Amino acid sequence: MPEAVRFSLQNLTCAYSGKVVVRGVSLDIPASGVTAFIGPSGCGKSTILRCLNRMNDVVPGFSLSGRVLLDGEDLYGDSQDPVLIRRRVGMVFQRSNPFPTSIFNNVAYGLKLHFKLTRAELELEVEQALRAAALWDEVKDRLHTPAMRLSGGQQQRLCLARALAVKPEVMLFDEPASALDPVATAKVEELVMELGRQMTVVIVTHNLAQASRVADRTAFFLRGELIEFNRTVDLFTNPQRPETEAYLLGRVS
Ligand SMILES: Nc1ncnc2c1ncn2[C@@H]1O[C@H](COP(=O)(O)OP(=O)(O)OP(=O)(O)O)[C@@H](O)[C@H]1O
Repeated sequence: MPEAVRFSLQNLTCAYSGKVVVRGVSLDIPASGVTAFIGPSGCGKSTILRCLNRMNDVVPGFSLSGRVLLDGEDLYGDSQDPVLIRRRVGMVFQRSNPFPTSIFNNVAYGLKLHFKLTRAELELEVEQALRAAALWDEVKDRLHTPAMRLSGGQQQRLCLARALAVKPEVMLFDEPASALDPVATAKVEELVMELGRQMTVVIVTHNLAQASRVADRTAFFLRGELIEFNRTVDLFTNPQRPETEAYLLGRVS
């Protein structure tokens, strides 16, 4: 049976102030598992990722052509509400960006925005989200202290808890561990893999070893074009395109 498709990118082309940085990318991202985007700096990985939840809408000068379908629906159709899309498609960024408020309020924020919950329900949802982000045990006794006092790795997991609290169907990660030490990185990688068993996960990473550890499938981009998309093990061990092989061998940077 063919795999269910979560996102279908159809001839996606993106530009900033008229300068094209993503060219005619067509790609089906499966509903299950982790998909990694790899490629040299500036090849357009983050731009494509941000098209998956309309995060580029707020970037001045950004324009797009082609289509991005989520479960068959055009994400850029007139009837789509970008706020609702960002609830369905959560995102964690390279730099953790907690709100300057308590740990509890960071996670409760989206819940209050999207759902009408009693205080008890809110507390339960916050706890569940913090557990899902493997942070609960470390913060349960100081939920009402400032999020900014957490370590970098804890802040990143808090941002994940904040995103997971509103029950997204998809999680996007943009270089989530690039500012973290190896122990914090390993925790984030474990979470990415765990989430990939429950929902669609897409991760942008510079780190080839990380892609090979966490991703079921990997897409390799070069100068805004999709060069190869395959099961990670196949892409890494038996690349079909000379450009992919050259990149894996460190001949393209
Ligand atoms: N807000 C922006 N305004 C103008 N140009 C941008 C903007 N964001 C990205 N770009 C340009 O678009 C191109 C693709 O950038 P993008 O960040 O998508 O690539 P990337 O592969 O994710 O790179 P990196 O790995 O360095 O983050 C680059 O040339 C970049 O300079």
